[in-house]
Amino acid sequence: MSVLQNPRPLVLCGPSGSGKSTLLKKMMEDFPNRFGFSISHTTRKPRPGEIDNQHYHFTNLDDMRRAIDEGKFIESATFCGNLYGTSKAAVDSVKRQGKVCVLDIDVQGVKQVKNTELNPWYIFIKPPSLDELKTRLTARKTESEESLQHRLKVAGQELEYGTEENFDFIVINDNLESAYAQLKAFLENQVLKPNEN
Ligand SMILES: Nc1ncnc2c1ncn2[C@@H]1O[C@H](COP(=O)(O)OP(=O)(O)OP(=O)(O)O)[C@@H](O)[C@H]1O
Repeated sequence: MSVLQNPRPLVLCGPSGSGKSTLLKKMMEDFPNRFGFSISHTTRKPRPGEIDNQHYHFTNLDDMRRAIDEGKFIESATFCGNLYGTSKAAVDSVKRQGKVCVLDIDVQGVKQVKNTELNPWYIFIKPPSLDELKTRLTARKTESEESLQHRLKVAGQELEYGTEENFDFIVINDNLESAYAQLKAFLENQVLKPNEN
């Protein structure tokens, strides 16, 4: 497949624990150089080893708020008291490399993106059930009990938004291999096809 001119970005959305990172990793391995991540802005301080304009564009609250007001951001959100967001320039920079820019965002982010000119493909990743989501998040051992409960509560609301009306493609991540096969077919037949862009 040839490199695309100005390819449409790809939004991956789904509740925490639905398998976005797992599927993204397989996608990146299968299609090296076809997808790229935009560099986000954040007002949080860099952690040791983090490099400005590489891991994040580090900024301050005043500058970032002003840029958001000026319409320079596609989406932004506050997390633990810090602002995070994706600028239009960051997405354009990935596009200019002929790569499909991947945005791994939550439902709030998707709603914001829908108010922009970005025109991405929208994919929603669904867990087979809320019970299975709980099992996977518990097994991942990355969350405290409080964070787990919060994620499950939000997941219920997000699943209501994960419909065909709001997304171009919905993947039910039951068996990982078959879920990935469905995703891969959609990428090959739609997202990476020159005439679909
Ligand atoms: N089909 C599957 N079957 C069983 N386990 C899975 C499957 N897909 C993913 N997992 C496991 O479920 C857990 C959650 O997956 P992952 O971390 O990819 O979710 P995520 O959507 O990226 O979550 P977050 O939004 O919190 O980053 C991981 O431990 C992963 O290994």
